[in-house]
Amino acid sequence: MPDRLSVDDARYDFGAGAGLFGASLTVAPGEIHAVVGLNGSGKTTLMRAVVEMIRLTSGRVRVDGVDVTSLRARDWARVGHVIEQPFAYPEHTVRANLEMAALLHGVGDELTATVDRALGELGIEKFAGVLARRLSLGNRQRLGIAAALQHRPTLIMLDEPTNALDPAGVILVREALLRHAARGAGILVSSHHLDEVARVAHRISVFNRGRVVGALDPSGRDLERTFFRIVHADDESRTS
Ligand SMILES: Nc1ncnc2c1ncn2[C@@H]1O[C@H](COP(=O)(O)OP(=O)(O)OP(=O)(O)O)[C@@H](O)[C@H]1O
Repeated sequence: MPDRLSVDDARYDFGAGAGLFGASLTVAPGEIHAVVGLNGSGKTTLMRAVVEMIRLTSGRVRVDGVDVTSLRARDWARVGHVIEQPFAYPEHTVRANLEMAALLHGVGDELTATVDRALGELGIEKFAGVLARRLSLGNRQRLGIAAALQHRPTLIMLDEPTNALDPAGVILVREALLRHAARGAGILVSSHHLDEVARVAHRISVFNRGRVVGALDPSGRDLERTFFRIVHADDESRTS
């Protein structure tokens, strides 16, 4: 079976040293692969490139073995993502937002059951009838994640999914990721919370200056120290 995601030597130059400079990584079926890195290291840019929000200057991105430049509209239903801000129509209710997202992702049958399941998975049942613009930051994040997961995509990409979440939300997201990985989805997740990603990730890659420069062992000790050692070694190798 091909990797759910494979990125080979991705390059995109924003100028002033920002962008992607030879980023490569894979996400296997059933794998949770976390990417950690300093602010501005390029984690979000990598995810934006995967969904073609930016078109790479060079390099290759494949989803389930298919080059993203040749994915058809319906193939994108295999992907679920929250990149940067979770998207929601502010003047629609939580339920209506989930219904629209489900329809856009090709959920035809069992729309109500799908949305009910998503509301439960992220613990936002009681907000089903609330306008999205009235949600707290954390509940908006829960809505975005619910919308990204509900159609059971084979590739899931979540950019700092637990940033605004309370401890209960962090646990719900952790359990959801484990459940979706167990059914065979590949999951790419970025985070700044080393201890949190170590609880769920099978692999942790360290991103620096637009590419993967090392790995952390999720069961290892003192992740923070190892993280900084890898980042500083990469910085030094590029300035020397
Ligand atoms: N549209 C843009 N134009 C110019 N530079 C950009 C643009 N988008 C991102 N950048 C720059 O690219 C670099 C990587 O940004 P990116 O958002 O991918 O980092 P990140 O690792 O996700 O950071 P954070 O942890 O803060 O979310 C940053 O220096 C950022 O300022």
